[in-house]
Amino acid sequence: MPEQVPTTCELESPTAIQVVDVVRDYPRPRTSLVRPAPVVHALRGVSFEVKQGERFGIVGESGCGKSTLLRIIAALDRATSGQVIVEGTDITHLSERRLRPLRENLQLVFQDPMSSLDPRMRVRDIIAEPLVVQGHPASGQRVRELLEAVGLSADAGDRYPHQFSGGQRQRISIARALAPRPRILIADEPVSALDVSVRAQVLNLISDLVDELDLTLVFVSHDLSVVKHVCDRVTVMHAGQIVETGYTGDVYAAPQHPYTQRLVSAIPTLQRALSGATTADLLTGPTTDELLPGAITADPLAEPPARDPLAEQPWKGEPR
Ligand SMILES: Nc1ncnc2c1ncn2[C@@H]1O[C@H](COP(=O)(O)OP(=O)(O)OP(=O)(O)O)[C@@H](O)[C@H]1O
Repeated sequence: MPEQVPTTCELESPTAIQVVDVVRDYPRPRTSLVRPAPVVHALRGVSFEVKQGERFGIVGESGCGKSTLLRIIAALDRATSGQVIVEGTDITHLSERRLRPLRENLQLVFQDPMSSLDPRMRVRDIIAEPLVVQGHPASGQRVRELLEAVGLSADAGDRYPHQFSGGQRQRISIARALAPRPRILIADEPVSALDVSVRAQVLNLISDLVDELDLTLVFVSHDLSVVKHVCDRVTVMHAGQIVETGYTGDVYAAPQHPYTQRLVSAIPTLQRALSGATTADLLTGPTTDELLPGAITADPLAEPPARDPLAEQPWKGEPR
């Protein structure tokens, strides 16, 4: 295992997010009068800590529980059992009224900017919305600052979301998330729905803003090569459980769990396919799933399924 020197963040920073043995079961509709209603075990006892100022990645295939976990951390959903502590406050059982002031400190960027931006609102009102909701003044100056921070011109504020490209719409989502000056930014597959040509730009923007604004970042992706570009540490999820957590470089170079080994072993194949590709090329090129459909299967030890040409669509994720 490569040697890893502890970062300043690890040695000195207080904990930003602590997730303790979180379970989330979703009941399914009853299918029989005699048998109990079936249950989806979306999270099966997940625990980890994120330090303040850290960039923490959560990686795993579709359906492993990443979005459920993020929703519980952001208090948009409740755990069946377990505890979530954000900046020292146990949010697990807080009422909506007591959660409201805490929500400013933790903002989310979602996968699909088109479905997360109200098409009837002008961009300046979209960006100001979190401030207005929290009862803060939303000055034109603040909106212009935010547009500039995400690389958009001031007149973008007068337009509507449909007048922008996918990458620009994700910049608007990021500006909106930053409006209340959060300390924690949660990004749920923020580049998966974007054209391959703009993924690296949006990732670099997130990375630069996290540095400049001294944010804690929780970054979710199904693609380990994307997480490697952005995060200091990564946790790997499979079927509602964490199978491995470590420094991203270590997990990438020497994965311990068979499932992580499968994730990583898919990446050199991708690099071979893109022969001579740079990191930037990898980020702007097809994802692992696009190149190797079915390579990351639900069972970490199972063989990849046979190729089905009809099912081989580029992975774009489902808007929620
Ligand atoms: N509201 C719900 N009701 C019932 N089952 C749900 C609900 N939300 C999620 N699930 C189930 O929980 C499991 C985990 O889903 P989740 O969306 O958290 O996974 P994910 O890793 O984020 O996947 P994706 O990347 O596709 O969003 C899946 O089996 C999903 O079908």
